[in-house]
Amino acid sequence: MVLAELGGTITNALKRMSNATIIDEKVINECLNGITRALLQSDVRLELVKNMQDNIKKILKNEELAAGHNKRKIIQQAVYSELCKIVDSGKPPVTPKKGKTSVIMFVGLQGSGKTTTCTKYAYYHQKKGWKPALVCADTFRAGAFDQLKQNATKAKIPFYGSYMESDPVKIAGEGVERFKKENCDLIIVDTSGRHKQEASLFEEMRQVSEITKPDLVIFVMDSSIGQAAYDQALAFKKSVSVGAVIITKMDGHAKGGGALSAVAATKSPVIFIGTGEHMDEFEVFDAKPFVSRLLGMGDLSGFMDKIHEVVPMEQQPELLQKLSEGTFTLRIMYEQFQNIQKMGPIGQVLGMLPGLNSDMMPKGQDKESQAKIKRYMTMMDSMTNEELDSTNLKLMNESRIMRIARGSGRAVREVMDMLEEYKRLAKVWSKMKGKIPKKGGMGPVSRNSMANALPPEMLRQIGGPAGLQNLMKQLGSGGAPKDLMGMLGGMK
Ligand SMILES: Nc1nc2c(ncn2[C@@H]2O[C@H](COP(=O)(O)OP(=O)(O)OP(=O)(O)O)[C@@H](O)[C@H]2O)c(=O)[nH]1
Repeated sequence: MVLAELGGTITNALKRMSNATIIDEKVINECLNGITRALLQSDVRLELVKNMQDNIKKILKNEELAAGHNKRKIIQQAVYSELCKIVDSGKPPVTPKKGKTSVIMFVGLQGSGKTTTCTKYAYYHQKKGWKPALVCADTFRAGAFDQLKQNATKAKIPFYGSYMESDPVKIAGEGVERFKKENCDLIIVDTSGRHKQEASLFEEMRQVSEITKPDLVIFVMDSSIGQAAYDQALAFKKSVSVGAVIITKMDGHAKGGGALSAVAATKSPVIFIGTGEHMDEFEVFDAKPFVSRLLGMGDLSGFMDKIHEVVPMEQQPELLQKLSEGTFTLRIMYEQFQNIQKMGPIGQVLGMLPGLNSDMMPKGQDKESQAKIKRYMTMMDSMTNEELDSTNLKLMNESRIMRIARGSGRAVREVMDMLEEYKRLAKVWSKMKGKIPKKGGMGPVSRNSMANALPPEMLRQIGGPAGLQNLMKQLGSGGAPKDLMGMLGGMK
C-alpha cells in the first residue's frame, strides 16, 4: 500500500536521525529532506511541504533556547503536528444519528468508486447496529443497479432501484419514501456519475437532492488524481452542498497523499478512505489517528472500533484475571492472535497498535504478517497444554523445541523466533501487573492506574488522562476498556 510506503519512508527518516549520536544541523536537514522527498513523491503540494519544513525549523530554533529539551522528541512531535495540519480540513463533518432517519446522498464522477463506497458505508454502519438501506438512482449506467443489488445482497442490506424506470429523480424519491416507512435510519442514495453533458449531471444531482432532501451529501473521489482533487472537490461543492468527502483507492496510488492534502485544503472534511475493493477495506478518516498510524505510533480509536466488532465480551473476564496476576502464557498469545485474525485485513488492525507494526508486522506486508501469525499458531498447535499454560520459558528445552518443530513441520529456528516474540510480549505484560482491573466497571482509582499503565505516547494520543476518561465514558461502563488493556498491553 502506497500510504504505508510513505509512512515507512518518513518513519525511517526519523529513525535514522534518532540513531545518530549527535543531532546537529546536518542530521536534522537530512531527516527533513527525507520527509520532504517522501511527501513530494506522494504528490503533496510543494508549497505545503515547504511550509512544513520551515515550521519545523522554526520550532527547533525556538526550542533550542530552552535548555534540556530532547531534540528527537521535538522533531517527532513537530512532524506529527505539521502532518496533521496538512491533512486536516479543520472542519468537523456532519454525523448522522443512529435511530433517527438520515438521508445520505453520494455524488462523484464515474469510476470514482461511488457505488462500491455506498455499500461500504452502509456495511460499516450496519455492523454498528444501524439499519441502512440503498437506493440506486443511477439510471445512466446500465449495470449500476445490478452492481448495487449484488453488493447489497451480499451484505444483506435492503435496496431499491428499477430496470424499467429511467427517471433517477423519481426512483430516488420513491426509494427514500419506502425506506422511511420501513424505519431505516440510514438511507443511502447512489447517483449517476456521468452524463452526456456535465451541466446535465449537475442538474440531475440538484433535482435528486431536492426530492430526497439529504442530511448529508458525500462526494466520492478517486485518489489517483492527486493534487487535481482540489479543483474537482471545489467544482462539486459549487453545484451541491457537499458536506463530506470519501477518498477511494488509497491502497494503490502514489498520489494518495496529494489527494488527501488537496481535499483538506478545500475545507471539506474527509470522513473515510477506501483502501481496497472489498467491503471491509474502508477506514474512518480522522487526521490525528491517521497521521499517528502513518508514523507508526498507532491509532487507538480505530483499534477500539475494531475490538468492539470482534472480541466477545464473555471471553474477557478470565483473561483479565490472569493478566492482573501478571500471567501471560503462550495460550493467551494464541488467543490474542485468534482475535486479531477476526478483525479483517490484518495490516489495517495492526497498524493501529502502537509499536507492533515495525518489526513483527512490517507495513504494507499484510499477507506476510498474516502468514507469520498463522505460522506461530501452527507451532503453538503442536504444544502441550503444560507448555501453553506455563509462563516459564525454561520449560522449553531443546527436545521440546525440536518436537514442536517436527510436529508443526517448521524449522527449529522458527520455533525459536516464535518464543522470542512471546518473550517480548510477556515483558510488556509484566509491566501491566496489578494495573488491570479484574472484574466489573472501572472506578476512579483504576482509571488513574490505567492512565499510568499506558505508554505516554498512547496516553497523549487519547488526549491525556481527561481524554482517557472521556473515551471510557463513551464506551460505557462495560468491558471495553478491559479489552483495551487486554489487547493493547500485550501488543505494545
Ligand atoms: N483498489 C480499490 N478499488 C476500488 C476502491 N473503491 C472502488 N474500487 C473499484 O473501482 C472500480 C469502480 O468502482 P464503482 O463503484 O463501480 O464506481 P462508480 O463511481 O460507482 O462508477 P459509475 O457507476 O460508473 O459512476 C471498481 O472496480 C471498484 O471495485 C478502493 O478503495 N480501492
